[in-house]
Amino acid sequence: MNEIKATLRDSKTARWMVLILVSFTMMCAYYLTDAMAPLQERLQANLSWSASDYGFFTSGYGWFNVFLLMLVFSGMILDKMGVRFTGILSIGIMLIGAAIKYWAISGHVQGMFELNILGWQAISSSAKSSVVAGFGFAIFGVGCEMFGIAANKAVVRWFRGKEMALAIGLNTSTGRIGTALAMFTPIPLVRMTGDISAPVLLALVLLCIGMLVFILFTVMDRKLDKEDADAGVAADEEFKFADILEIGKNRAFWYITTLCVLFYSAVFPFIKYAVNLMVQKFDISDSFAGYIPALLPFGALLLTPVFGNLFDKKGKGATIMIIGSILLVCVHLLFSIPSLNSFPIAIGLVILLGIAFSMVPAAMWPSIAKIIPHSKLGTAYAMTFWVQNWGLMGVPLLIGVVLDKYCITGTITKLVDGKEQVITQYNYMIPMLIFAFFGFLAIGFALLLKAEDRKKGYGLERPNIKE
Ligand SMILES: N[C@@H](Cc1c[nH]cn1)C(=O)NCC(=O)O
Repeated sequence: MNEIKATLRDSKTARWMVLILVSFTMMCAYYLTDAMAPLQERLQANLSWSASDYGFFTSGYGWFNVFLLMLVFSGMILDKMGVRFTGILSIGIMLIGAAIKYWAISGHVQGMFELNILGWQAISSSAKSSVVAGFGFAIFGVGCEMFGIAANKAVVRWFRGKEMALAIGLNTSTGRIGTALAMFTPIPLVRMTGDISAPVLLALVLLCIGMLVFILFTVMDRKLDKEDADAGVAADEEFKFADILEIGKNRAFWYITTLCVLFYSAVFPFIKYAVNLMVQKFDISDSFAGYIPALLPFGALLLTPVFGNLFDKKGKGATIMIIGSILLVCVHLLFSIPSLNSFPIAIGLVILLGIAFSMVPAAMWPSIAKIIPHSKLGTAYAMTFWVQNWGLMGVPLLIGVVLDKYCITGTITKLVDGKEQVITQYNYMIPMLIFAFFGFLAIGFALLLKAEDRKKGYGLERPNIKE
């Protein structure tokens, strides 16, 4: 009988060390993603952005991923070059994008931008700084998504057959710490420095530290490669175009991917407007407003590993996704009711949304690893992220335009950071109904996934841990 040699992967300490290193960088990336979300009102007042400009800038995250198919290329690079190369490359790209974004909002870009084609105004007049910041965010988005798929693949590589869903859940949770920090640190930072771009600068410094931490991971991962080679473990197959076709033929994959774009379209774009919603609908003071949406990623950060662990030990992956989607619809419908505008309701709904935001990701990402072979996982995650990016790009823009067109209720003048500013007021009912509609469709796809799993026997309802 062949003796199976233990590798670094079999050491609990090494596995969890790897998770800490990868997750720290993830946290820095997520902080950068949302660091400008609490500044919506200030961006509108200080840089003359409209809600549409803010939506346009926010949608920038997905431009290159979607239209230049950068996510598909990222998946190919990942499956061809491996997690170490792809991880470092992605952090470099994030740094370049974030530096452009910082430059755009730190007063270097002034004036308005219009794109006229043969006398037809193709882009309505927008603040130039929002266009340049959007361009930087588009580059950042390429790196951030590339890092996301590389991190997922790295975690699966180290935790396959062990605590896989728990580890993916913890990795996502650490990302949520970044999102939570991004909800409540930017406003105090702007107040302290008097500079609206200070949070982006801090995020840039954090990401440089993230780069150093990731380099430590590459040292451990290289060692594992060597051990695997010595132990005769076959290296992953290289990327082939046929992989895309093969993954594309898997109906369960499309159900998960469609569920993903619908669910995340009702969460991440919500986060971008949540601080403003708290100020304007729930009348929460600007300095405190960020703490409420921060409960969402904070709750998710605690509960994602709980649901990941539940999935590992008890299964029920598809059922967890159905319940999470139902919860999402209930929350957004309740948010849409104008008379429900008290402080405890805001807190309660955000906590419930945090629970939904733990359930679906905790079951969704490991489920992809259960239906797609490991060698094609990078490409599969990239394809899912690509579809998801249509939502991350389109929905914030849609919400910004809807706010400007249908939801303005007036303006008020108030003191912001010691200056009198004219602040546009919005009624958030229609945006919340739009989010609820996405959630409603997500329930349908979660149900289809459960039926497909029953038919094909992928084991989504069965535990992941092999005893
Ligand atoms: N594709 C990412 C999107 C994202 C948001 N913030 C940073 N990246 C994603 O879905 N990641 C997994 C997750 O559940 O956050």
